[in-house]
Formats: sequence, C-alpha cells, structure tokens
Amino acid sequence: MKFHNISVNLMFVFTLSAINFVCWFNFRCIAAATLRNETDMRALLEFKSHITEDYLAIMDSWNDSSHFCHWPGVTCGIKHQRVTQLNLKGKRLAGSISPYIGNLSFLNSLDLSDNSFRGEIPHEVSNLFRLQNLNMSYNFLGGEVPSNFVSIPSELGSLSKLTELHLGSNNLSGSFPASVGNLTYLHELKLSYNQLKGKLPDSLSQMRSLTLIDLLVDQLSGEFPPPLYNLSSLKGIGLSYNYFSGNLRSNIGVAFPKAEKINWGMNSFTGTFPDSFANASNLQILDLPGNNFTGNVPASLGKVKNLRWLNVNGNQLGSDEPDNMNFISSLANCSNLQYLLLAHNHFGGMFPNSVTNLSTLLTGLHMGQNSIRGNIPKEIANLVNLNILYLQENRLTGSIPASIGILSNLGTLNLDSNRLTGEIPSSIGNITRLLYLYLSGNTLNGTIPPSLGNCKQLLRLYIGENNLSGIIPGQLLSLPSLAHVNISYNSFMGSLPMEIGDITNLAGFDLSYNNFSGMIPSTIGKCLSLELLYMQDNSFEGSIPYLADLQNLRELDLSRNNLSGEIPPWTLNLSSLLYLNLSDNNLEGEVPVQGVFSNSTTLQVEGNPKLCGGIQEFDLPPCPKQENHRTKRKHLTPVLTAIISVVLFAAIACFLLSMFFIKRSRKRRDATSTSGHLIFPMITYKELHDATNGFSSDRLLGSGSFGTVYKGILHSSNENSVAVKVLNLQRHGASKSFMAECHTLRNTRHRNLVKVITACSSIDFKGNDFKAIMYQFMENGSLEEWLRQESEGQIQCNCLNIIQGLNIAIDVASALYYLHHQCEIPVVPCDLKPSNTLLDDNMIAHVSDFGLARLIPSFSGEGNLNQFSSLGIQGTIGYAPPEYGMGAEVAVTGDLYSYGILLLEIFTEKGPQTNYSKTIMDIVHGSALCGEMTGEDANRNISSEQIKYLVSIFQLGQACSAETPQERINMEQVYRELIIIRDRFLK
Ligand SMILES: Nc1ncnc2c1ncn2[C@@H]1O[C@H](COP(=O)(O)OP(=O)(O)OP(=O)(O)O)[C@@H](O)[C@H]1O
Repeated sequence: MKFHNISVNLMFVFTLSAINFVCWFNFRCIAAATLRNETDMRALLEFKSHITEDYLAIMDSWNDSSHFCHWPGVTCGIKHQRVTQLNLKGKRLAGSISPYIGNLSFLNSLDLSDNSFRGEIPHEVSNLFRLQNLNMSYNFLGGEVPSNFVSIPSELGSLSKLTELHLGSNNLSGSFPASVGNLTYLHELKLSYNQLKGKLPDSLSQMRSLTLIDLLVDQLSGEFPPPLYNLSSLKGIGLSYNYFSGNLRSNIGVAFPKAEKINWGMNSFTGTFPDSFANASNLQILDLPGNNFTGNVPASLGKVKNLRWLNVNGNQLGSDEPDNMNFISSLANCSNLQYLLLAHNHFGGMFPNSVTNLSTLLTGLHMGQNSIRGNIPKEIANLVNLNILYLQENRLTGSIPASIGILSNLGTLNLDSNRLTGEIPSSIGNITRLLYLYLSGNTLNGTIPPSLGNCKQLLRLYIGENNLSGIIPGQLLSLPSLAHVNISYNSFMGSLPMEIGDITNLAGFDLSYNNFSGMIPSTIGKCLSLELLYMQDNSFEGSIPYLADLQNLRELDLSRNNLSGEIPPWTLNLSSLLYLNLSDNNLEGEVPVQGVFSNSTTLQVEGNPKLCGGIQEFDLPPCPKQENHRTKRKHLTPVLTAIISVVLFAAIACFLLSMFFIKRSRKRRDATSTSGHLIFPMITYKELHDATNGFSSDRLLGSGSFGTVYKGILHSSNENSVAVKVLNLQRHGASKSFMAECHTLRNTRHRNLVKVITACSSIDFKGNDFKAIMYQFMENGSLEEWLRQESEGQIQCNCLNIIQGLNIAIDVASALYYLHHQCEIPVVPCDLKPSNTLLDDNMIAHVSDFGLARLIPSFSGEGNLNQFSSLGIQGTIGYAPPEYGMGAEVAVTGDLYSYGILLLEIFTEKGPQTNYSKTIMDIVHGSALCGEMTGEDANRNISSEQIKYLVSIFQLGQACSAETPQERINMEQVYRELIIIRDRFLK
C-alpha cells in the first residue's frame, strides 16, 4: 500500500513537472489542462476502486465511454473541466474513501452522506482547500467496533473555505479537534449522533460565522461550552443528549441574541433558570427537558413573542409557593405558543387559572407529575385547539368540568392519579376525536356515561381504580376501535354483555377487582386481537368459554371467581400464552402437564380443591384411576354376570382403543405446546438451519435489499411458523439495517407492527458471520402480492374488497401514528410500501422492515421541529418523498408521503409511478380498474353511491402525498378520517 502511494505521488510530481514544462512554452496551457483533467479522472477512478458495493450500479458508467464530467454524481466547472462537485448522497455505496479524493483540487462540494463508507476520513481531504461543503453524515466512518474508532482528522481545520461541515451519524470518537475552530467561514457544523467526547475546544470561539451547531446525541461533557458564548451569530444550538453539566451563565440569553432554536435537553445542567433567555427575542423553540434546573421559570419569557415551544419537562422547577407558576400569565403574550411542557417538576400551589388565557393555538399542555392542587377551571375550554392535555399525577381535586367536552380537538386526555371526584361528565362524549382517555386512580363515582359510545375513535379507555359502579353500557361495546380497556378496581356489576365480541380491535382488557357475575360470554373468543385478559376477583361462574381462537393471548387471569368444570383442552394450543392464572375457582379434573402447564411460574391453579394431577410442583393429589367395574360383579346374579361380562369385554376393548387414540392425539399436542410456549429467548444457527430445512428454496418467502426471507417451522409443527430474514452480510448496509431493525423493534410494540420473536448473530457451519431476524409469520404475505399479481404477462389486481382495503389502510395509519407520536423517541420507518405491509391470517396489516428506520430524539416528532436531525435517506423510489431526493432531512412528513402513495395504490391497484389524478377520474367516471364499472363495480361489489367514499379516500391519499411536506395533512387526521369513512361505508 505504501509503495503504491509513493508511486502515485511520484506520478503526481511528474505530472506537475510536465505541466510546468508545457506551460513554459505554451501560454494557453491546453496540454496542461488535459493533464489536470487526467489527474481528476485518475482520482475518480481510484475513488471508484475503493468502492466494494454499488447496489444501484451508479458507477458502472464511470469508465472511458464518456468524459468523467458526465459521470453520475460528478459536476465540473465549465471553463476548466475540473471536478467541482462530487455528490453521491444516498447512492447505497459501500467501501472506504480513497485518499485520492484529496487530488480533486477544484472540489468545492463533497457529499458522500447516507452510504456505508467505513474506515477513516482520509487526511488527504484536507488538501481540498476550495471545499465549501463537506457532508459525510450517516456512514460508518470510524469503524463499527470501539477498537476501530477514529477521531475527526485535525487536518479538516485547514479547509479554510468550508461553509458547511456535516459529519453526523457516524462512529466518530475522540475529542473535538481544536483545528475545527480555524473554519472561520463555517455556517453549519453538524456532528450529531457520534461518540465525540470531552470538552469543546476554545478555538471554536473563532467561528464567528456559525449559525448552526448540531451536537445532539454525542458524549460531550463539561460545563456549557464556554467558546459558544462568543458566537453571537448562532441561530440554532443543539446540545441535547450529551453529558454537559454545571450552571448556565446568567447572561446566556444575551450571548445568543439571534437564537431561534435551543435544544439543550437531556444533559445535567443545574442552577436556576436564567432570566436572560428573554433577550433572545427571536426564540421559537426552547427545549430544556431532562436537566436539573431549579427555581422558577422567569416571567420575562413572556417577552419572547415568537415562542412556539417551551419544554422544561423533567427538571426540578417550581415550588409550593403560591406564585411559583406566575410565569404562565406572562406567556399569554406569546401568541404563537403551541406546546407548553412543564411535566415532572416540583410545581405546586393551586392550578393556575392563567393557563386558560394562553394562546388558542396551544396544541399540547403537559403539567403532569407535579404537586398541583385545586380544581381544573371550567375555562380550560378556551384552549380550543388542545390536542393533548396531560394533568396526571398531581393533587387535583373537585370534579372534571363539563366544559371539557368543548375541546373537540382533544386526542388525549390524561387526568390519571389525582383526587378528582364526581362523575365522568357525559360531555366527554362530544369529543368525538378522542383517542386516549385516562382517568384511573381518582375517586370518581357514578356510572360510565353511555355518551362515550360517541367517541368512535377511542383506542384506550383507562378508568380503573375509582369508585365507579353500575353496568357497562352497551354503547361502549359498540366501539370497534377500542384496543385497551382498563376498568379494574371499581364496583361494576352485572354480567359482561355478549357484545364484547364486537370490539374486534381489543388487545388488552382488564376488568379485574369488580363485582361482575354470570357466565363469561363466549363471544369474548371473537376478540381475535386479545393479548391480555384480566378477569380475576369477580364472581363469574360456569365453565371457561371457548377461547381457542385467541392466538395472540399472552396473559389470562381468571383467578378468584366461581368458575367450574374442567380445564379446557384448547388451553394447550394457545401458542402465545405465557401466563395463566386459574387459582381459587371450583375447577375439577386433571391438570395437564404440557405447555404452559409444565411450568409452575407461568401457571397458577391452587385453590381448586377438585383438581388433580399436573406437574409435581403443584402438589395436587393424583387423579383417581378409572373405576373398576369388576367390583360390582359380585352383587349380580350369575346370568347377569355373564351378560355384563360380554358388555364389559366390549367396553374394555373400547376403552383401550380410545386410550390409544387419546395418547396419540396428546402426543401430537405435546409437540405443539412445548414449542408453542417458548418465549424464544435465544436461537442458534443450527436451530434456524433446521427450522428452514437448511434454508431451502422451497421455504423461500422472498428477498429484499438486505436479505432473504424463509418460512421456518419450529419443532416440526406448522402452527409454530415463523419468518426468518437471513441478512446478506456481503450486501453493504446489511449490518446497519440489522441493527436499525433490532433497535426499532425492540423498543416498539403495537398490534400493527410485525412482531420480532428473536434475532440471531452467530457464525454459520462454515465459520462465516451470520445474522438473522425471526418474525411472526404472516400467513397472507405482503400487500404487494395482493395488489399486483402477474398473470399471463399482464399485471392484474388480486382485488381486495373495499373494506379489506380500508382496514389495511387504517391498520398502517395506526402503526404510523404510534411510531410518530407515541414512542418515547419518535420513529420514522422511512421505507413504507406494499411489500413491507404484511397481512396475517385475519388480514390485519403489520408494518415490517425497519432496516432504514430513524429515531428522531425531539419531542412529538413533528417534522418542522427536527431541526437538528441531519440524516440523509434513500427509501424506495416512488415511495420516498421528493424532498429526500433534494437532500431534506428525515421527518415524519416523509412517511406521510409514502403512506399517501400506499393508500392510493390500495384503492387504484396501480403502482407509484401512476398518474393518480387520471386514474381516479377513470374510476369515478365508470372505467374501473378491475373490469368495467358502470354504476357498479362487479369485482369490488360497490355501488355508485359508495364511490363517493372512494373519492374521499383518494383525496386523503393525495393530501398525504402532496409535493411539499408543509402541504401534507397529519397522520392523526388521516387515521380519524379513514375510520369515519369506514363507518359510513359499513352503514
Ligand atoms: N413476517 C413475514 N411473514 C411472511 N412473509 C414475509 C415476512 N417478512 C417478509 N416476508 C416476505 O419476504 C419478502 C422479502 O421481505 P424483505 O423485508 O426482506 O424485503 P422487501 O421489503 O420485499 O424489499 P426491500 O428490503 O428491498 O425493501 C416480503 O416481500 C414478504 O413477501
């Protein structure tokens, strides 16, 4: 390698000498220019030679067949035909960055972001003295393991003309090079998502042109970087998720008069909240959560007229003094205030009525986890645009004001764990957009208002631990949207209505510790999404109903009721069951020993005096042997004895035969259950190999960019099917995708996300690295297979009916809403498309493939607030939003675009390159896709009346996939509107 470098350098010297020689005799230097061109071409070819993977074949045309100035990604200056820009952003390249890059001496812009470059940033980059933009973000520079980490080369400081330096999302470590301070023309410095340690060097104070410094999610420490105090030009300062500590200077706001966005959350800053922020009069975002600020929030903040976002969650602000929240009245001057986040502090005193005078633009108000007393004022209804109201875990008293029903935009109302009394106001039923209602842990009384049945989009209802009573109103059970219901620890009574089976989305239902009685309705077995069912401590009687179809059920608690009869045999077949509590009932008969019954920690049966058998740990009496009929014979006459003997002989023969069959079927069930109850903690390469028949082609489900997916069958039982994605580690980015996918799916959980069972990182039989992810198997394959089916060379639709299409669209919207708005750190999957939308045996859609997913550590995940996220993105052509192609940063709005295309595709069955406006006109005017549609679409079986709903869906699809992020509607609205359309359609 060294020798190679020397020879090339010699050649370079020779070339320069040759140029000088030619120039000496020829002032026009034509030959010299040619030779320089030669230098650039050689450098580019050397660069290409270090590329080990070129998935998009972008460099195939980097050869003699055309001038290098026409090679993809290369831009030359018109006059000298020298390379001035090299833009290979997001081209899925892997390899290292050749040191020859340093020979492209006319380069003013180098963008290699969002690829899989490894190794070090070559020091030769510092030769590029004309460079203005350098972007190498989102690669693996610095190596994958700590031993390979490298630091930022200090030579970068010699690129004196640089205006933008983007190296975010790499593995760069070490300290921050002091030489970066020499980049005095720099406007933007983005080094987020690396492992940079230590203090910022004093030299940074020379960077007087800097407007944006983005150091989110690094490991920097020390007190607030002193050199920054000198950079009065800064508009954006991102320091969140580091280890900064100590007090801020009291004049900090004076130091940053132009600041618009301050993100310093999740550090360990201490001391009082500086009063001087008010001097930063352009401030829009002040984001300081997760620090240790004490004292009060200064009232002077009210002078910051443009403030949109004030987040001080998770500090030690406030006190029990009556004036500790006086600042809120001054915030009434901030007419643009959209989010006020004060949760998890020490705010005390009475609930500040001044809250009700805040801007009517206020969308999110978080005051939870404080010590606030008093009543919720009825004027809270002034905040008509509130979408999120969190007041949980305070000491609020009095009743919930009926006026709350005026807040028709509320999506989440959380009043959990206060001391609220009175009834649940029936006006809550007016909040028809409500998704989440949390009222648990208060002393509310009365009944559940039937009007809640108007909240047609309600997903979660948590009203446990109150003094509520009465029956469950049928209206509530008419809400198919409900996914989680907790009414435990109340005094509800009566029987559970049969309509429970209509809540098809129900995933968790806790009605424990109430006074319910009667039989458990068998219709509960129709709630196919159920995962958690707690019915303990009631007075249910009769036998355990048939729940065998609840294949997602993980926990079932029926303890402390009056249930009788035998333990139903289907319990053995519930493959996902991890916990079963049947204790303290009147159950009888034999306790099986297989599956969940084989483990005394996952099963409880004590307190059922008539149970017998089971594993030793239960200490139950053995089951009595079959009754011996011969004992009765002595009472019979000899004639009868003879007759009975014949009958007995036949009976015994039957008995033996049936025992034989029972044993056989038990054996079969054994095989199912032992594997079915595994939690799949670890899996070896061999087990995966066996499960997929040696990764055989007849088990192939499909392959994607990063690997091949096989059907796996665990423990030889088809009921234990899984999908195994084997990563192609030769493919660049596969490891990155593996990590992203594991990380995302480990931290998320939603019924419309594909479940990861486990992951395997090992070596195969040949000693090669092996990585695989095991998912829940989706019987109905991908949505793509349903939308496009090759038939005699023609692309034809497989024709989902409209309701199936709507359900799928709603499922995907629900998953996206969860990822964007309900995860602690918002997740942007980035690659939403039909092949990543998988359908289970009930045609419920599950979003899969998080290989490109990005976490955006900024509260709420709103695109326009992710100002420091410097990630590039590729996605899939047709589904990725246009702005990604133009270098925009990843945002939730990008997923909206992909979702819009997906929605249009579901209902037009035309791929993403379609002119949807025309297709929609065709559909609406009767020329249908699935055959002729004249007033009625035969294949879809819809009337022309229903076509108007289709038009609404198309409009939604187009609103999501609008050209610019600003024009796109938000996910929550899409979700709500689709539900309304489905309801109307079903009528
Ligand atoms: N859990 C699963 N159950 C059933 N089939 C699956 C499952 N996961 C993936 N598949 C099948 O395997 C195919 C390949 O999936 P994979 O996620 O690797 O690639 P892709 O999404 O099709 O393409 P790309 O990765 O390029 O975006 C899918 O299209 C689907 O048909």
